[in-house]
Amino acid sequence: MKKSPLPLQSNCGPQKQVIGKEALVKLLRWHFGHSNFRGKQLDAIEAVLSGRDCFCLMPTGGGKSMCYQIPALAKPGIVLVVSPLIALMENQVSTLKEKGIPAEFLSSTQTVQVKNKIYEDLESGKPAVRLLYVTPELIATSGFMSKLTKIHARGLLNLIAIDEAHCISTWGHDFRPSYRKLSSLRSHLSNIPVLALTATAVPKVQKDVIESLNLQSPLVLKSSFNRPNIYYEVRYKDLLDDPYDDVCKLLKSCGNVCAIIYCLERTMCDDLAIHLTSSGISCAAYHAGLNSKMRSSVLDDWISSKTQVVVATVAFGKDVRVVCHFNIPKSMEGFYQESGRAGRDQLPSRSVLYYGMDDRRKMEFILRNTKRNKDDSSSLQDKSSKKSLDDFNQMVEYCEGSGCRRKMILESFGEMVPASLCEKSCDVCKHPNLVTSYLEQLKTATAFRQRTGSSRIYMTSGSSFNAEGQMSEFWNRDVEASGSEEDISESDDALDAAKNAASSKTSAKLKLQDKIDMLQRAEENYYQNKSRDKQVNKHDKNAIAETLRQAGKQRLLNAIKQSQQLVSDSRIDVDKSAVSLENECYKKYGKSGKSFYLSQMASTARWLSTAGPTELVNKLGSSTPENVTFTPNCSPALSNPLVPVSPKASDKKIHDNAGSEDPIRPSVSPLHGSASSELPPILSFSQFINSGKAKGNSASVSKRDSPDTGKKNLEKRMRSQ
Ligand SMILES: Nc1ncnc2c1ncn2[C@@H]1O[C@H](COP(=O)(O)OP(=O)(O)OP(=O)(O)O)[C@@H](O)[C@H]1O
Ligand SMILES: [Mg+2]
Repeated sequence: MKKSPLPLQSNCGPQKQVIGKEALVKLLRWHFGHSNFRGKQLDAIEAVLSGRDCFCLMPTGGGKSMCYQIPALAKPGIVLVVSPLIALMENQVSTLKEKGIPAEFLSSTQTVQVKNKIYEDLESGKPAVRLLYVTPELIATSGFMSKLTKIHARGLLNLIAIDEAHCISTWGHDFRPSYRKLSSLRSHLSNIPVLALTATAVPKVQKDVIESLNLQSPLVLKSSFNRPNIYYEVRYKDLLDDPYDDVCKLLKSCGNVCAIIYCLERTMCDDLAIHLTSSGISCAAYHAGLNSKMRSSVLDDWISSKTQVVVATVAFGKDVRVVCHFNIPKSMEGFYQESGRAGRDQLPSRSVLYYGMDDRRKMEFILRNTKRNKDDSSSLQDKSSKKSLDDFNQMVEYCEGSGCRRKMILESFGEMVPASLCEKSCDVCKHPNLVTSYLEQLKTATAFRQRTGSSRIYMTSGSSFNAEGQMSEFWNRDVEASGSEEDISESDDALDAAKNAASSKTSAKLKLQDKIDMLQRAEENYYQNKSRDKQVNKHDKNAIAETLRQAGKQRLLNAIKQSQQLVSDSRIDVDKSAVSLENECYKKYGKSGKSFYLSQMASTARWLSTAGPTELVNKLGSSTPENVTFTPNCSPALSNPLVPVSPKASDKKIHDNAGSEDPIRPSVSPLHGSASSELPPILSFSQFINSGKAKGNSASVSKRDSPDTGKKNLEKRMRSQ
């Protein structure tokens, strides 16, 4: 039912008004169907309606949005909401529209026509819109600021709400430099109350936010951070036969519920999504490496419950029952925020964190090398790195400690509570003996690994860096989208961290060389261990199951369909192309093991999502003449003459074997000119480093660093597997 707003007062603007509690409750019931305000909601609403600035600290799912949505309905005019994520804005706006509340958002994802319509309404003198959601990046533009100033001059701006305000603070876990520029709002739009909202309870964040936004004697409201409806649990990857399989079982055991799985990196997201799909779970990956169309389609499918599970590196807005962290988060704040996506409707929900020693070491490595700000002095860098490590240690304690998980979370936010508060709603309180036994086993396993020196932490990494300070994913270095505007609103923390680590000016050149050497050694060890393991272990865990291949085909099919929509070219036979592309991946890397195969699949899917129409038709078009070649520009990696291409000799061997074994290989491939239309090449770490060096100094490519050497290394590896 479309409900009209219930304007209680006809005047608007910064005038102070007294709107009674009863009238506000009436608005809450009428528009949202909630019987009463929760926690500190009413205090916040009354404060801003009276013209006072307010800093509101409420847990995730506490109902912060209501603190600016009710004021938007209480008087005519506009409430401006600054929000960091396009997906969250879209989600909130569509929910409000469903309730008949006029709300809009402005972002790079909209068409010019849609944007113009919103601007027309804003300039009409009597705007219909009540809530306008924008990104901090838009506020920073002079064009938008002058529009806002006009609206303000007409007395139509009632309130500025800064959602997820911790993004302003360098102490907040989601720091976004553009949020800093919001201080200009105060100077340009005087007398408009500002409401800052966050679920981050670090005292430094609060101080930083209040100072940065120049809040004037704000009312500071704080609520308890306890989320009684969330059951907290840690699972130990090192004690599980197959963590992927365990996630599948967990999701299946929870029934057909919505879930988010957070991963550290995009490659991990893609790989896990393939595994889950192959196990029959409807699932999609969501990360900043996908183009905006693909992301909206994932979001749409999820909102309409076509997809049950989303595997993401970034925040994803929707109420869910289960939140898994497949890699340990870097801080308790981040973990609390993300796990808090579960049960925002107050119904029983679960948070499951998969803790692995490799992940721990990898994150420690990243944090030790993270650069906070390129202008910071080295002592600041050291402090920042120490702070990150301290924050991370809290997470490690959460996983390795034998105390109540809930108590640990709350105490990390300075809330002292008795363990009895948990009421057996964490694994430690519910199964204390079991958790103790797991922790003992974990200690034994860790000690064993330390003794035998087995570690593959660098190889499980999806990220690496080169001598120039460029950063990319391990296997897919050239297929990442460059910083488009949509990406501004999303960050891939781990990748950023590693990027920062790589570009740190403070780390001496020698130090960087040491790290690169260390990583190369780690890589060599990995391959040596791998071939040794293979000899010892007859049953090759790395073998690619048919179900995995089917899931891969399905994934490529979806990716081609999406791209085909853009191209709308009937010459592309979607089914044949998917089979053929998968076949090509399998032929190249099927014998090299799962990781290679999955990386190639991920790389191919990404190429599909970023390729232009001509490239797609050249590669996939079934009516394309045989002699049309796949231009090197199709895959940026191919266009780089310094990047070694896949070794032909070993390829041939694999191709021949795979070809004869593969019954589903189509007799006529839609991939024309296959000799020239190769898939994005997979680079080994050394090759990647070498190509970076070569790029920076093509004149002095050393013998050791030459692409030829990399090629030989890859061949050697292929043979050893
Ligand atoms: N007074 C209320 N009574 C009942 N439910 C409420 C009330 N206020 C808000 N809610 C519901 O609580 C849920 C969470 O609200 P909201 O999204 O505003 O939380 P939040 O504090 O902004 O969380 P986050 O930190 O995740 O953004 C929503 O489903 C909302 O409808
Ligand atoms: Mg919110």
